[in-house]
Amino acid sequence: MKERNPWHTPLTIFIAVLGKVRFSFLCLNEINLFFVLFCCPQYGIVLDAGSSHTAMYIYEWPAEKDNNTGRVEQTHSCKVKGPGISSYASDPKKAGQSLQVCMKEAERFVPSERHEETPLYLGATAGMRLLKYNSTASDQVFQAVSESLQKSPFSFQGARILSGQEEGAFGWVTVNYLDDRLKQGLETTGALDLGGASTQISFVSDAFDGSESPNNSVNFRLYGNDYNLYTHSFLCYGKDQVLRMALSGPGSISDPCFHNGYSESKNYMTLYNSPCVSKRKPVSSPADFTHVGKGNFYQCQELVKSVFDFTQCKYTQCSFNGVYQPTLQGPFGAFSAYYFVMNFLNLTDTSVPLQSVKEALARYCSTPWETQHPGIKLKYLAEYCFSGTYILTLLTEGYNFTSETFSKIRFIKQIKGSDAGWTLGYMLNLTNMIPAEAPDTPLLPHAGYPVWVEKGVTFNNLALWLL
Ligand SMILES: O=c1[nH]cnc2c1ncn2[C@@H]1O[C@H](COP(=O)(O)OP(=O)(O)O)[C@@H](O)[C@H]1O
Ligand SMILES: [Ca+2]
Repeated sequence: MKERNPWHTPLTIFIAVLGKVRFSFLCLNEINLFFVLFCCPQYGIVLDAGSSHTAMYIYEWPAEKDNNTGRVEQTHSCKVKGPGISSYASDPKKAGQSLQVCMKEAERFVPSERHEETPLYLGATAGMRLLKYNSTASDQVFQAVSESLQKSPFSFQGARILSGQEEGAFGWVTVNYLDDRLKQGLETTGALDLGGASTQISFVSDAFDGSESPNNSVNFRLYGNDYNLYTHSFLCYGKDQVLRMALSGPGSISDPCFHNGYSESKNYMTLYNSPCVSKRKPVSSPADFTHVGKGNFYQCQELVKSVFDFTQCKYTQCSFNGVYQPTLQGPFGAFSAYYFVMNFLNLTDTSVPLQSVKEALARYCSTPWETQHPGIKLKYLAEYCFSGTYILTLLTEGYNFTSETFSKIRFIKQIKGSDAGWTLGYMLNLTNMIPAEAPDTPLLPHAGYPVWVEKGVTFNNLALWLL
């Protein structure tokens, strides 16, 4: 009798078929995994419409939201030529046009098949907050930038002003997301952001539960951890507006914050053309004045101190201008103009004692203007003595950093290739990229949605604010 092929018994056929099916499932899973990890990344674009200029950031992440790792990365940035959008109040159309070069660049950096589904956001900060005092002008600027962005092939999600709280909180989220602190529930890093028209301080403090000053409290749950963040934004305390305040004070024509030998004719109208200083305008003043430098750090520090009000505080403790601030806690990341200025002055190394940092700045301020290098953008060059002095004064006198806590500040521009700033945190929130709960397993889609709580109200997505 012919021996039966053992492979042909019904049972073995069944096992063989099952094996094939399992094999193809395995293949499908692997193909899936391959696509998830290597194919077709997704993109998001955020325009940071700051008071001094606008910058565009392109972010990229794997097609499937990977809820277990900080995987959103900045892949490109573009600096818009010209001033911030709030400077176009008298010619709003130009605000829209100014964005076009960077938007064309974005079309090249995001693959065309992804254009349509790529969200595009514009967030404006303190420049537009100040322009909002004149609501018609601010509406016209928003109208013009929105029309311009609607013409792009991306999915434009709207242009709006961020509140100071959002600006501070999203900057904090960015820093801690990029440092991988959130998903691991590690001690968080505070965020210090210095702009041209406002400045933000945000940190978690055990001594703060929000009850003493609810306006400074933002609560959220991220990756299964609850955070109660202290945040405050000081409008008019960005470095460009503080310079105006310092210049409009008494004795400012002969200015200790500018190098000896510096002399420039300036216009009074331009100086007082901001709600931050308009009340300081003298009743009668000449059209122009000569701004003369005398390069003295210690006198400059006194002048800068005069823009802070330390006389009133209705809480247990305050930073300045009667604003509550809990005791500083943990490490801090200081970015934006903090970084530009301290980096230019070679003062980013905070292992150097604070006293030595001050002495180095005092030496810099006393160098004659003529010896300063030509070739660097003149506007910034003249202002570094002032800006450095303002930064040290704000940190020590304003926020109460001591020589000990100063060493816990890191001056940073980028973390792992992405710029520190509010834009990444803003996009992570609007795209639901950070889950409220810790994911059960890696690569499990939609493990949860962020729950942001502000002033005791829980809501499921700050994007709702846009509606
Ligand atoms: O290279 C630089 N050196 C010094 N300051 C810089 C440099 N680049 C940008 N800045 C400053 O950084 C600040 C950025 O502020 P931004 O335009 O974001 O205002 P906002 O955040 O108050 O709306 C401005 O004061 C600008 O002058
Ligand atoms: Ca800014």
